[in-house]
Amino acid sequence: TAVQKKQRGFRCCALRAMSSYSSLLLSRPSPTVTHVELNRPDKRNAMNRAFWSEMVSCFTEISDDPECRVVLVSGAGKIFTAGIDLMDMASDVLQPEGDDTARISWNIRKIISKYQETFSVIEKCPKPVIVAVHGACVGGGVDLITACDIRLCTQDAWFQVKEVDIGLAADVGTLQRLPKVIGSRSLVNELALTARKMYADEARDCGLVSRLFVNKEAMMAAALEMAGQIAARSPVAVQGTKVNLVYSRDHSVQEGLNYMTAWNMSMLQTQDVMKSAQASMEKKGPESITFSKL
Ligand SMILES: CCC/C=C/C=C/C(=O)SCCNC(=O)CCNC(=O)[C@H](O)C(C)(C)COP(=O)(O)OP(=O)(O)OC[C@H]1O[C@@H](n2cnc3c(N)ncnc32)[C@H](O)[C@@H]1OP(=O)(O)O
Repeated sequence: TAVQKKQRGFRCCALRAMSSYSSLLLSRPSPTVTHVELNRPDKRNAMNRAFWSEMVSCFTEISDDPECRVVLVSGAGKIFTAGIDLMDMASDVLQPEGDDTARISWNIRKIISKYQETFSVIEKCPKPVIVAVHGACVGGGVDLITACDIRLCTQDAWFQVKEVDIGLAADVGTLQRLPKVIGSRSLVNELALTARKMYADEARDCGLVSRLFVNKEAMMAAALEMAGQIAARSPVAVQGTKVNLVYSRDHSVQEGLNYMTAWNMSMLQTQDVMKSAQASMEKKGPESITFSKL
C-alpha cells in the first residue's frame, strides 16, 4: 500500500539513500534486504531502454552497498514482465548506426553486449538474488530469472522463451543459462524452439522454480521470510557461497575445489566463524549474532 511504501521510504533514508530509477522501484523492506520492483505496470513491465541500463546501475549500487545482504526482485501490477519493449526495440536494436556492414555490425555487437550485461550483473552481484514471478514471464523475463539464484512463482505464472516468435535467437542469457538451470536438454530445446508457454506446475516439476504459491501475497511474504533467513547469516559465508556456486557451475569439480581453497584461505579468517560456532554451541540461531557489514 501507499502507506507501507512511505514507511519503507523513511527507513531507506535512515539507512542509506537509494537512487531512484524510472523503470525500477527500490525499497528496503528490512535493513538488510533490498527489494527491486520492475515498475512499469501499465506496460506490463516491458523492458524499455531505461530498464536495460538502469538494471546495471541498480545492481552495481546493490553490490557496493554494505547494508544489503539479500535482493528480492518482483514485478509491479498484473504480471512479472512482458519482456523486451517492442516499441523501444525498433529505435535501438533495429536501427543501428554505421557507414558500412562492418561498422553496423560493430555497433550491433556493442548493443548486444550491453544488453547481456543487464542480466549478467545479477549473477556478478555477490548478494543472493531471489526472484518472485507472478502472471507472465516472457522473453527477456526468462533471461532475467535464469540469472537469479532462487526462483519462486505463483500458481498463475507462465514462462515463455518467446524470442523465436519475434525472429530472434535469444541472445541475452536464456540459451546459456536455462540448460544449467533445468536438467532436461530436450525440454530446453523444445521451449526455445517452439516458444510454447510453460505453466507453473511444469516449471516446478522441471526445477525452473523451487516453490509455488497460491497468490502473489503469499509468495511475497514467503520470499521476504526467506530473504530474512539468508540475511541473518554471516555475509562472509553467504556471499562466499554464492560466488563459489556460480563459479563451480561453469568449471570442473577440481577447478571449483581449487577456487574454493583460494577463497577460504582468506575468508576462513573471519570472526564470523567463531561467532557462529559459539552461537551454535549455545543452541542460539544466527539471528542472535551481530555480524559486521561486508
Ligand atoms: C538485443 C535484444 C535482447 C532482448 C531480447 C528479448 C526478447 C523478448 O523479450 S521477446 C518477447 C517480447 N514480448 C512479447 O512478445 C509480449 C507482448 N505482450 C503480450 O503478449 C501481452 O501484453 C501479455 C500477454 C504479456 C500481457 O497481456 P495483457 O492483456 O495483460 O496486456 P496488454 O493489454 O497486451 O498490454 C498492456 C499494455 O502493455 C503494452 N505492452 C505489453 N507488452 C509489451 C511489450 N513487450 N512491449 C511494449 N509494450 C508492451 C501494451 O502495448 C499495452 O499498452 P497500451 O496499449 O498503451 O495500454
